[in-house]
Amino acid sequence: MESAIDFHNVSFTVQDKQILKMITGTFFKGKITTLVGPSGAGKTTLLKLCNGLLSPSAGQISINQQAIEQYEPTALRKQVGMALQAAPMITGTVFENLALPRTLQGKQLTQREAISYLHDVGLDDRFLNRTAQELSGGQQQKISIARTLINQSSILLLDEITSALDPQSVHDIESLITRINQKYQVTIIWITHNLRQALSIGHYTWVMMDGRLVESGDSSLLNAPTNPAVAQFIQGVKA
Ligand SMILES: Nc1ncnc2c1ncn2[C@@H]1O[C@H](COP(=O)(O)OP(=O)(O)OP(=O)(O)O)[C@@H](O)[C@H]1O
Repeated sequence: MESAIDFHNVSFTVQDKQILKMITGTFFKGKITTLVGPSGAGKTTLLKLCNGLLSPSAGQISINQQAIEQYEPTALRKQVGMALQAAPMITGTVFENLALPRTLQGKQLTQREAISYLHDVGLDDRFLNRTAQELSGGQQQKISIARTLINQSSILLLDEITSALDPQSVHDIESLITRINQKYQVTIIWITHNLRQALSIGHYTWVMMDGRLVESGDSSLLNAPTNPAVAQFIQGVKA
């Protein structure tokens, strides 16, 4: 299977604290991989290494078989999109929020394009002229995801994007991400604390603990982890 991102012996250290320790592994192209593990395990740090927000202290990362440091930063951000738990909205209309990636590049988004992206995330035309601030958390998250689509990124990084949402919105966002993955063959790396989500949505999973990748493979490993520490963590989450 083709790889979208490869980590080879990647470590990340801040002020003598080793946050990531010798991570080696592959995120496969066109697949959804979830990142799970206790708080502080290094999941967000690993995600930030994937789009160049952070650089490794040691080891190599390649994106689509090219060393990450060879990418021009703006090209890398375009290739690798990111959505966060708090979907950050600028003050203004939904249209202005959707157009942001283009505006930042001195380009424009047409009304027709904006509507097509709205439809992609399951919102109708009427949302275009609403102010972003009057939307629900789930709707803001959909706009935030639509905004990542505008760059036509081949890789999408998601950091706990459903943890602040009501169950219906969680379900909507899960279906949306699955659709995006299938329609555009986008590679998705998704940090989640929700094991049901990891099992139902993820093709693969990486379990991280204390800065290490302790187990990785098909998502079903979460049903039967071989590593005792992982088994204990999963029991704790379920309890
Ligand atoms: N810039 C930094 N300086 C010092 N310590 C940091 C820095 N960034 C992260 N850390 C520490 O590194 C560890 C990993 O943080 P990270 O946010 O990657 O974990 P996480 O697995 O995403 O946690 P959570 O599930 O709570 O979001 C934590 O102990 C955190 O306090």
